[in-house]
Amino acid sequence: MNHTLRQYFVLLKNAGLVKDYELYGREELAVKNMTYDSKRPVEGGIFICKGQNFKKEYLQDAVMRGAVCYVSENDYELEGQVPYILVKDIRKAMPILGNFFYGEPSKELSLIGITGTKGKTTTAHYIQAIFNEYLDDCGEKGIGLFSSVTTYDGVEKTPSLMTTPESLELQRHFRNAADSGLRYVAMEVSSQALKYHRVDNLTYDVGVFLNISEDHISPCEHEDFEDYFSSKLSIFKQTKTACVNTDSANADRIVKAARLAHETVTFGTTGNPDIYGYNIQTHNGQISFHVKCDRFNKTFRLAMHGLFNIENALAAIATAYVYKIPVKYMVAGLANVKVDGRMEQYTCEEERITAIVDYAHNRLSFERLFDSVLIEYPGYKIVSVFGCPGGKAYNRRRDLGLIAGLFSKQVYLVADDPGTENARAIADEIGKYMDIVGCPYEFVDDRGEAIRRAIAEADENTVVLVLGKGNEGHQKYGDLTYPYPSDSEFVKQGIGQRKKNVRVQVAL
Ligand SMILES: CC(=O)N[C@H]1[C@@H](OP(=O)(O)OP(=O)(O)OC[C@H]2O[C@@H](n3ccc(=O)[nH]c3=O)[C@H](O)[C@@H]2O)O[C@H](CO)[C@@H](O)[C@@H]1O[C@H](C)C(=O)N[C@@H](C)C(=O)N[C@H](CCC(=O)O)C(=O)O
Ligand SMILES: Nc1ncnc2c1ncn2[C@@H]1O[C@H](COP(=O)(O)OP(=O)(O)OP(=O)(O)O)[C@@H](O)[C@H]1O
Repeated sequence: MNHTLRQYFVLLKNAGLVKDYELYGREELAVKNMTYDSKRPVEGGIFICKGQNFKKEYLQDAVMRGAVCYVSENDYELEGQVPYILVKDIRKAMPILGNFFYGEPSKELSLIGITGTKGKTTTAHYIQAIFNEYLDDCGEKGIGLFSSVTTYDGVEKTPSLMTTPESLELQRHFRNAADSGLRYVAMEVSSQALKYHRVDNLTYDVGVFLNISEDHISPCEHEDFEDYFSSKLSIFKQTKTACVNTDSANADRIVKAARLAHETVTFGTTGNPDIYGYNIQTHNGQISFHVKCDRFNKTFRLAMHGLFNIENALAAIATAYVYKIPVKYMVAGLANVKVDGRMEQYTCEEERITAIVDYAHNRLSFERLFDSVLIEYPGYKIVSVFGCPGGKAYNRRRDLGLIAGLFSKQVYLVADDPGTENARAIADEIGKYMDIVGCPYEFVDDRGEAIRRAIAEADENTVVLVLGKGNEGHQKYGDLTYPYPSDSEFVKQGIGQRKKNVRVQVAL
């Protein structure tokens, strides 16, 4: 059923958001569309004006193509009588409008929200794997998944553009999910999503807090660590059961904030958490560990490398525990699931060279990754390929330079979405920190060439770490994003070539 303009107006008024309006007597007009993008269908609909780069011409275009009203913080003083509602905060208005337009779809779903500095995507996929094992056995449709890699809502399965979609997109996906018979959705909740009201008014049956470490501090993200941390903690205001990692830095503060939720389930490998992971082992390249709680004491194996993934697995187990999913489905799900671009491993056994494609690109993930590689590949040298993005998270240049420089025998610095900055200048800045720890490095303009060279020039017993972009198939230069082969493709070529050379040598 289409709601009327009056109903949308009353909704915003009751939320205390309206500062001015003029509906020109069209209160009873039925609203058939809603969008903030003039390139999308807008006929008979409300057009939402928002964003730093918004231009009046987008609104004019939308009106020309049939928008019946606009909601905005600014009066654009259009010619003719175009109804408008002016609001105090457009970002707060958007989730209210979207939720109403799509018929409050999240009420028909059980939502699992995952936040933290690192591990959100992996945990979301782990939860999906466990739920799907279980739901499949129950003859039910699987779980929806909104991760940075994939968005699956029961109707669409698409590569994701953002960690957490804009509120209108979210509501559309929830509607698809509910209408297609999904009952559960696991979704990543970024600090920006919380800060910029993308997830306002949603209730998470489970809210997972993985970890916290400094990141995303820049003029276009968070002003300081406190802003970043507090934004993440605010997930508990909209959570029924909090799942909290007690191994995280600042765990005391996270556990205290989790009191905002109705109940808390803790997980970790130290102290006395509800979901306790212990006896961690790596044998023949496979990670295993035990989990003890009041319902079971069981051995788990992971299909993925990286000891930090145990943290993500415990988060997924804690979530499944809340939903009372039998442990056999947890074991089966985690034993099979891999996540694109995370700890992808390619090996030339003959020369004991392993290349790993991984999405590590901030301090926490670099620390945990190098730590894990030293344990999982004892006696191996490390060669690294990475860069830092332009225009944001500037501290990464120092942090990644120092960490990679300390543990690597050689580093190839490359472009990683330099945007409006110069990739070589970013590399020079990273290099300053590698000088401090005495690591040789070289800037290679072409990322693919650097990856191929790192593999071709590696000695025996080397792990080549290709970091930062995982399976992303693009690079941002200037204001534009261009298609670019993924690191996995370059690594496959490099390892393939290495294997071919070995075969030729053997044949000779
Ligand atoms: C603060 C914030 O939420 N920013 C997001 C927001 O930007 P914005 O509202 O300023 O919009 P804008 O890009 O300036 O565009 C202006 C408006 O004009 C409209 N437009 C544009 C062109 C046109 O022809 N017609 C038209 O109507 C656009 O639809 C848009 O509504 O809306 C844009 C899309 O609607 C997002 O791309 C953008 O994310 C920014 C770029 C971004 O990258 N944010 C990052 C920092 C982010 O949110 N990342 C987190 C992950 C962090 C993590 O890894 O933990 C995330 O959740 O993805
Ligand atoms: N629990 C963890 N703690 C620290 N590092 C982790 C953890 N899990 C994964 N990582 C590292 O972080 C990288 C990204 O993992 P993942 O995509 O799951 O995290 P994310 O929180 O979704 O990241 P982003 O916010 O950048 O999208 C991995 O490739 C790995 O190097």
